[in-house]
Amino acid sequence: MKVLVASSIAREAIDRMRKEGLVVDERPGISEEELEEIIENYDALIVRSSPKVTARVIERGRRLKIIGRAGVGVDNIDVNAATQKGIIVVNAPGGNTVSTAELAIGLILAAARKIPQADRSVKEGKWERKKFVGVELRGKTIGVIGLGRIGYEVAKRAKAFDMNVIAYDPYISESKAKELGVKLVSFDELIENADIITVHVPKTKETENLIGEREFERMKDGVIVINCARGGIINEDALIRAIKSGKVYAAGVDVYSTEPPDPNSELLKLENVVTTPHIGASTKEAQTNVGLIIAEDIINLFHGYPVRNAVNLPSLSAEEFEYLMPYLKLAEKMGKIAAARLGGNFEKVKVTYRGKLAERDTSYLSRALLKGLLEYILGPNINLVSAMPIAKERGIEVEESKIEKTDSYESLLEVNVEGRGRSIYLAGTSFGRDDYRIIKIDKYKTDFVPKGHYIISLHEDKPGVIGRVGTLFGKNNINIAGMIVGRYGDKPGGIQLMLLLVDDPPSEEVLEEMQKLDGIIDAVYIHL
Ligand SMILES: NC(=O)C1=CN([C@@H]2O[C@H](COP(=O)(O)OP(=O)(O)OC[C@H]3O[C@@H](n4cnc5c(N)ncnc54)[C@H](O)[C@@H]3O)[C@@H](O)[C@H]2O)C=CC1
Ligand SMILES: O=C(O)C(=O)COP(=O)(O)O
Repeated sequence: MKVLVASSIAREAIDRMRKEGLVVDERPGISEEELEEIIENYDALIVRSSPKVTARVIERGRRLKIIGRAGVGVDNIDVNAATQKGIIVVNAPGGNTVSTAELAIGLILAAARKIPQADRSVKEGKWERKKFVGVELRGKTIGVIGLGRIGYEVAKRAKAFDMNVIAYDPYISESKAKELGVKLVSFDELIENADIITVHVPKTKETENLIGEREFERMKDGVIVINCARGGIINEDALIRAIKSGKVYAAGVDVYSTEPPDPNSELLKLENVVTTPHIGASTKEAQTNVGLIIAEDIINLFHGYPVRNAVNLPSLSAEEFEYLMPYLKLAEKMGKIAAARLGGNFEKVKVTYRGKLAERDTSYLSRALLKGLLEYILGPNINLVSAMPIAKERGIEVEESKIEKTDSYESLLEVNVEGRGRSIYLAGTSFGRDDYRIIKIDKYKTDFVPKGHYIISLHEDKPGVIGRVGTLFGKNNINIAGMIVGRYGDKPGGIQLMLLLVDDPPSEEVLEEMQKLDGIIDAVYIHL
């Protein structure tokens, strides 16, 4: 797997990937044009807030499987274009939270006490004590817009400064705010009542120009405004006007509509604007964190494991990831078995999650199942991102249900796949990370770990059939490592299911010979 690192990321992250056997090329500072030129050679791309990963880059990335954002905001990546192509986009939530919150607090203090301006003045040999009279934070109301990871940490620190904290975030629970003693208010209430306003929302269509002319007009006189989130969330022209009119006492700005900003921009010339060059995440700690988080997910994908922090897939907590991991493998393998047994004909997929599994986010498992099914007909380029849209495109009906009650297992995954008048039922469970088992195929009890070369066949329950199979494989020098024969009920006769675990895959000729043996009804080979 070849990884292109197109921004400067922590050395530890590069070393970690190389140690796992990944080929890592470092090209920090690469232009968008150069990126378009060379992306076709890579399976993975890592960026920070630049360069832009456009639809064109994605289109040209013929081998691209994953884009890693060593940070949080993914507004420089065309996530929709990536999803359409089945490319996973991962980021590093949490890795730079504290660093960015600390910078926001730093900018608040710098703006309130004019620290950078005072520094400049002293260094110029002046002693202007009257000029640098500021305002205290104690007792002031701070309005946090976006009480997510960074907003929460800013709120916590603001409390330590004896500030009254109000917040606006329509997607956060009342209890999360309460645990900090933060009052959730409406957007207008926040705008009208805060002495300091700080934004910590992602840049989306909804948040672009969230604070413009109208909002500045309604703010308290002498308000301090901080933007450590993204340029354009606070409209820059409106901010310049509000500063010039005296409405805004001071502003702290780390991010800009275009980066780097035009050196002639009026914003940079205003005395009471404290500026930094998008350094919210620029600490040793944050960079190590985000670099390693991204490296881990690239490595996960390399080893065929699901990723932790996909932006275009549901996110999972570490605990949930651990619990679901064996079921992900199980679901994918069940898909493979079903597709092989049905000869690639499937139109309807029914999944039932029973027991503890029913309480989990199972959307990953349904995707894994579809991945296994679709791979049989479309080859290995299906992944957890593309599986669902491709299934929809092909008119495959997917039905999911959850039943919390189970009889004998903590969790049970049941799958029913139908196509061209045939169907197959599979049930499986897990007893640990690598101990996942298929316990039933159709009406037959099985209990096996689906790993290795398997031949799954149906045969007549009569003497000699199994012996003939053994002779055939022996004659062809294929060692049978394990065998499960499932009888339905306890009476002899009828049709039996046979699972053969072999050390080497059988050739087509051997498989055909097996299919023709007296008593054998059908036989398919599957590498699981
Ligand atoms: N200056 C810098 O170097 C850095 C900037 N950032 C920026 O900060 C943003 C926030 O980062 P995190 O706190 O880690 O993300 P997060 O996802 O934990 O928090 C974002 C919060 O915004 C809320 N939100 C979304 N839309 C909203 C709306 N229309 N109105 C109000 N609230 C809304 C969400 O509910 C969520 O609670 C990132 O998206 C990124 O753009 C992040 C890290 C470093
Ligand atoms: O993580 C984020 O969203 C950031 O804005 C940090 O950007 P950077 O990785 O420092 O270019």
